[in-house]
Amino acid sequence: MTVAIEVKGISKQFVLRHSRSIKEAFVWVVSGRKGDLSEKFHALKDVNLEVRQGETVALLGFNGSGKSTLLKHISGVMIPDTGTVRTRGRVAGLIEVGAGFHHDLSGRENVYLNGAILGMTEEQINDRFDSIVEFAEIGHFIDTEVKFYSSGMYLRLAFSVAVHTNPEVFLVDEILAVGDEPFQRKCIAKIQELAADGRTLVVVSHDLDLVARICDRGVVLDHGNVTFDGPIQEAVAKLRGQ
Ligand SMILES: Nc1ncnc2c1ncn2[C@@H]1O[C@H](COP(=O)(O)OP(=O)(O)OP(=O)(O)O)[C@@H](O)[C@H]1O
Repeated sequence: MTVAIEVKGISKQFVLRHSRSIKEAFVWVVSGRKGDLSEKFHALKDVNLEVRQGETVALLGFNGSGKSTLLKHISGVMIPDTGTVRTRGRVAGLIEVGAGFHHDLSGRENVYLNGAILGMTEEQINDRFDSIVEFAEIGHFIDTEVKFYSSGMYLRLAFSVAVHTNPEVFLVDEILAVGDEPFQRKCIAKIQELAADGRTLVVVSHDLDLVARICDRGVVLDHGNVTFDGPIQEAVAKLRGQ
């Protein structure tokens, strides 16, 4: 089967932000700037992941284990220090609510802006506009500037635009949590519809019952390492310490 996502040996380091005293900085400078004043840590360490077209994968792990960082690498918003990430087909998703939205523009204008960022032509957006607004249930707020939207309204519009791009690879971070229950149900149904249609899905969530319903495969991360990759029930059991 065709490979949709190929992550090969990626590592990512971030700087641990410690404030340093002027004295420490001075000593560091006069001692010839030896060593690194800023401490670094690995958010991802030599991560390998191959996802075939049509697979539904959950990235699981405790807080800070590297799930969102890995998802951002798959979406292309982050570049690894080493290693490569390759994806096949249109990638869309919801990684941060409101990313790609401009606060001073109306919902309508943002549909066009965000749609264009996600690779839709103006004609495609024109054709799908009514359906986007209908799915989002934004109603007459569509002409309001999005800075006046609640976080749930942001999510509705962002989710609706993303699913209407007809993505081959759909990425969803925890954010579904900000929607109200009826909208969450609608999003989950839509995600399941995409999966049934053979789209590739990668979901980050702490809601283990939810991911067990949506996904077939679970990848568990711990301190930036993949510690388990297999059937979702086994991944969930591992996380629950069973
Ligand atoms: N831009 C950044 N700069 C510095 N550190 C970062 C950055 N992004 C993430 N980190 C750090 O990398 C580690 C992994 O973060 P990440 O958001 O991927 O974890 P996560 O598994 O998604 O956690 P959570 O379940 O809490 O959402 C954390 O320690 C986090 O503080």
